Amino acid sequence: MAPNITTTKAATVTAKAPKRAYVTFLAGNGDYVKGVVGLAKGLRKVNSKYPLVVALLPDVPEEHRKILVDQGCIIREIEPVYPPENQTQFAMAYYVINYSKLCIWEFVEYSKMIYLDGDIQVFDNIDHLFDMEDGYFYAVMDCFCEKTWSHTPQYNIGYCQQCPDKVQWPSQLGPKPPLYFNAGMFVYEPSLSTYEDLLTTLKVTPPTPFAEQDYLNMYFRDIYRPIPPIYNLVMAMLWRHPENIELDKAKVVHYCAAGSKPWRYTGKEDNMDREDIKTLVAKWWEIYDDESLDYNNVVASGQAAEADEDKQSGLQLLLAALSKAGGFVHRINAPSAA
Ligand SMILES: O=c1ccn([C@@H]2O[C@H](COP(=O)(O)OP(=O)(O)O)[C@@H](O)[C@H]2O)c(=O)[nH]1
Ligand SMILES: OC[C@H]1O[C@H](O[C@@H]2[C@@H](O)[C@H](O)[C@@H](O)[C@H](O)[C@@H]2O)[C@H](O)[C@@H](O)[C@H]1O
Ligand SMILES: [Mn+2]
Repeated sequence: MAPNITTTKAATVTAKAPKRAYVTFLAGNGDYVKGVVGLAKGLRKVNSKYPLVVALLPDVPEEHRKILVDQGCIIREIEPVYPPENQTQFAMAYYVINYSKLCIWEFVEYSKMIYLDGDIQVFDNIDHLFDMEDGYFYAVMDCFCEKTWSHTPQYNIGYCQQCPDKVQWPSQLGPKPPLYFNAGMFVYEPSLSTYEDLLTTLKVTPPTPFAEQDYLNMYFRDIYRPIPPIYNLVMAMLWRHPENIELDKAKVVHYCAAGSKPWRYTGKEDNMDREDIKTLVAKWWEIYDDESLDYNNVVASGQAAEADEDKQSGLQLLLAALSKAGGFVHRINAPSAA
């Protein structure tokens, strides 16, 4: 008896390229949506290959969601995440909503993402950061010199990781604080197990003044790898540690200092009347106001170019066909009568 051989069509499994995207966070019905629109247009201007996902809370109004979709953003509604009840004074009262940022670890349809605050602008292409070695958490080191840090020992003794030799860390305060990153920009790998563990661990972690930024620093402390400040120019560095930065090389600018949000800029707060700040704010508005960067215009011009290309290739085909038939080519080529 012939063996019962069944042949199955070999399934051609094409390994899917790992999906990558930028992601930002939007809450409330206020003006941060302008920041996200600016970010979407800035990423388009630097020809980033990857889309911008917007993780937004339920309180973001339909009108703002439409604006973002019209700018080519992928919107993903997330549920708010709150820290355990506590009397903590956050450095800024609204920081409590920033714990919801933790939901971006749930976006496992992407293998790697770059998180950018809505008050960030990207002025040079940073797609290459996606190619950094997997398994680490990449972000730029923060600065402890602003008044927002006045609750900390490092601020009170004048210690900052940006200039660790200026004021020695006193041994009586215990070990020097580990390197600490600004959570306005980071490169990470979404993971359901990490997402669940982040939320479980949060339940037993008392909140602290810098909310989810402190929490992320504690959680990823062992795999945190600092990247150069050109990838997240924390505004205060301009006047706190100018020796550590080269403004004209900054690829990413973070408008985090009080009074520096471009869409609310008045120039009245401390340090806001600086020429470099005025220039950075103007650069942000240049992109925000540039209609050629609007998604619909970019698509339309792309379609027009494609149509033009089709027309050109159609014309070439026609000319080739006619040249075979002979006789008409010169008339086609002859300049049309004025
Ligand atoms: O009312 C708000 C406050 C904050 N955010 C988002 O949360 C991020 C972190 O807040 P923020 O940038 O104001 O903190 P900072 O970097 O200035 O400390 C913002 O960039 C936004 O993406 C928001 O969407 N709406
Ligand atoms: O919720 C806490 C926030 O903490 C951070 O902002 C701070 C921090 O950078 C301080 O070092 C500065 O002094 C301050 O101005 C700035 O606002 C992040 O930028 C933001 O995304 C978010 O995590
Ligand atoms: Mn920010």
